[in-house]
Amino acid sequence: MSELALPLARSGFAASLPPFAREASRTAERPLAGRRAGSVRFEGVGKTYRAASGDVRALGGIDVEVPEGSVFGIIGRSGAGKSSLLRLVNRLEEPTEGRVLVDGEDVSALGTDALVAFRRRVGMVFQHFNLLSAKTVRENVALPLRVAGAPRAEIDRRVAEVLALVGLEGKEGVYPSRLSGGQKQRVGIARALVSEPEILLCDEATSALDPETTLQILSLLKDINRTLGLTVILITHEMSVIREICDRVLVLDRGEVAETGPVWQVFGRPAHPATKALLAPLTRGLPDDLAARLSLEARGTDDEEALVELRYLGTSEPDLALLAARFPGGLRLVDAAIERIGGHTQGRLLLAVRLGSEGLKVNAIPNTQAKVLGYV
Ligand SMILES: Nc1ncnc2c1ncn2[C@@H]1O[C@H](COP(=O)(O)OP(=O)(O)OP(=O)(O)O)[C@@H](O)[C@H]1O
Repeated sequence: MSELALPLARSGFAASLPPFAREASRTAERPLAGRRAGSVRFEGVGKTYRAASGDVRALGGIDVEVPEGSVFGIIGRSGAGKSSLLRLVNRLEEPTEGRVLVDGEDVSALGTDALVAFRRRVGMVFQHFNLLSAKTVRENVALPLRVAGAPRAEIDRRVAEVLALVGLEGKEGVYPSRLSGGQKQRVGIARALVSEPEILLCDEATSALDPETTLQILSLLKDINRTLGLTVILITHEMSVIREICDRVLVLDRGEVAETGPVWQVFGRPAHPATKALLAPLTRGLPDDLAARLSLEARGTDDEEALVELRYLGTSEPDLALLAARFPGGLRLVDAAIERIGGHTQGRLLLAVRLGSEGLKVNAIPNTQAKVLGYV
């Protein structure tokens, strides 16, 4: 059964008003903006799948907090346990150890009706959109509210609101087969938002999209986080996705926490080999031509320059006037990769510095880690 079909089946769709309909009508009256975000806490969480071929330990010893209102990225290699962890949040999977708390409430303790109401507080967006092909955009998006027995006028109003939010006005009567991948994902996001969730789970939401559409969907998710204030938890293989929109990141390695923290910190000073490996594609090495000419010892020739690497981590931007004053013999900017992540500067400069008679004073540059890589 698909995940989308699950609440349908539980509710007895065509049957009389389900017990959680009152809750749905109540939440329907809340304005779209300014609602509360949810927090998630994993306490000693483990997950072992029992399969005929043997047990698979997917997660172990997970102690992690997702702050409310944050965009929280989960990254790791294939099989690291990302999907398993995400699916514990809305109880598509049950932990075999520990507890998952959403707003302080143990998710495993919820009874059937409470679980249905709870799932409405946690929206989910899927890699392959999971849209119903025989239903129009409007019908796909309206489905969670229809299942919940919300009044017709309420459904129409809310569907119009979320379709406007995701930029799909005018597409209400279109069937999914006539939509691009990016538009399909917008429908998926609108459907996840229509119940006004506190938390939005995104399972590889951009993996099936081209790079340009990926950026548009990431920017939409960030806007939604800012405008509606809801917590977004996303899983991805791509560090660039994390860098683009996340505040915090959890790196999973073989079912365990490799490291976690603000993105600028984890990216700026990765501590775990798994993080370093994942970051490798984004890391700029020494340009090949320079590496070929680099000598580790100074030769003492007049035109010799030292190749100096300056690393900036969460501190102020490179002060070019200060650098010029610090290296009065002359300096050239050879390569630069400076970016801002979450309001913090990080990256590195490569300078070719003319060796003066006083020698190099690379350690006297504030807010940087400086290193002489060699001489050219
Ligand atoms: N239903 C299941 N039954 C048995 N084993 C499972 C099940 N679901 C996942 N696993 C196993 O648990 C481990 C973690 O899987 P999971 O899908 O959570 O990892 P992932 O990091 O999301 O991987 P990917 O990036 O490839 O999607 C893997 O070894 C996987 O084979």
